[in-house]
Amino acid sequence: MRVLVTGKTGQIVTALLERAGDTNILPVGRPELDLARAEGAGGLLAAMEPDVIVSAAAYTSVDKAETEPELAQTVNGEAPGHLATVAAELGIPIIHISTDYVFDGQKSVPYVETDATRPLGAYGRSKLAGERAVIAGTANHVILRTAWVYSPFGGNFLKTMLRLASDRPEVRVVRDQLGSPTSALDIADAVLAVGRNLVNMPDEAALRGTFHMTAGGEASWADFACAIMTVSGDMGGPNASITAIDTVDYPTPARRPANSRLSSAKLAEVHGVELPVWQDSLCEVVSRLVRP
Ligand SMILES: NC(=O)C1=CN([C@@H]2O[C@H](COP(=O)(O)OP(=O)(O)OC[C@H]3O[C@@H](n4cnc5c(N)ncnc54)[C@H](OP(=O)(O)O)[C@@H]3O)[C@@H](O)[C@H]2O)C=CC1
Ligand SMILES: Cc1cn([C@H]2C[C@H](O)[C@@H](COP(=O)(O)OP(=O)(O)O[C@H]3O[C@@H](C)C(=O)[C@@H](O)[C@H]3O)O2)c(=O)[nH]c1=O
Repeated sequence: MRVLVTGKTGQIVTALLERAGDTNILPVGRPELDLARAEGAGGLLAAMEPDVIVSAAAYTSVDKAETEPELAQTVNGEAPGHLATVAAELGIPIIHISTDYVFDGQKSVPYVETDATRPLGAYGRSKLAGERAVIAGTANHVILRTAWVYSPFGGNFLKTMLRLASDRPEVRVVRDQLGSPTSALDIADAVLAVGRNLVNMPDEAALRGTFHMTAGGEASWADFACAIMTVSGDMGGPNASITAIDTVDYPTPARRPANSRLSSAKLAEVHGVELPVWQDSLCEVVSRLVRP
């Protein structure tokens, strides 16, 4: 299977390269493919002869998007539509990665795929526009909404916590936003499994559509930070004290959902894909960072 993935340096593309096995991962990103100028990318993508496209690259700076909403909208809202159109022309499926930030977080239980969306910020709005563009571009799509991605690669909350803990005794972290920290390595395994299903069952309509895809279990950002410190401390790495605070005491340019929990039951039922409980994947990532 030849999997064309957008982006070259992102967490998910790097994890896909690591977990590929006998799958051929074909990363394409800047400078050859700039998603701010994705119209006309059809020839480049077609020449790579993919069996499936994974749309993973995105403008992921949640706070910065508040001051660059047009760029976020072009990259996250419009480019996925161009990719979907190319996939349709090539007669292949597209897997598009989206986010929990399409929801407003007001629900008191985990979100399911049919729940109404209402993004709180520019990043979430741009990602929702991208979902809609993919749906408009081809019926042969899977949208995978994930959340709170961490890995040994790129930038993420886990790496920020280890960095902060290495030069201060205390880190203050919000306790009133809930979600499921999800390892990019587990996401890579799941994306490859979904890709195989789509390629092997081209006429199976039930495999297409929108699915939630997060780790099992739930946590607040403060819980996640505490777990990172415990695992890191046990390995001789940084181990700051975590002080749980309220979101009002940690002002940020973008508002974030209080409830980011997603139910991944549909993915398990339809694709037979289930990600591990988040605590089970944490050790591997922390160990790679504190004992490189
Ligand atoms: N990180 C998270 O917590 C979550 C992420 N997601 C979604 O998952 C997907 C992957 O995220 P993740 O791996 O964390 O992303 P990263 O932030 O690690 O990497 C983003 C990637 O997108 C590329 N990119 C950004 N702008 C452009 C552009 N204009 N043209 C081409 N490439 C570009 C970057 O390339 P370059 O190196 O050139 O900058 C980089 O490879 C995204 O769609 C994101 O919205 C969903 C939920 C949670
Ligand atoms: C660094 C830091 C953050 N926080 C808070 C701020 C915020 O509410 C929460 C998470 O912070 P971050 O800014 O690291 O995470 P953020 O960029 O909001 O992460 C999001 O990224 C995008 C791409 C997604 O799609 C989401 O699923 C989600 O993972 O933790 C603290 O309370 N203390 C701290 O020291």
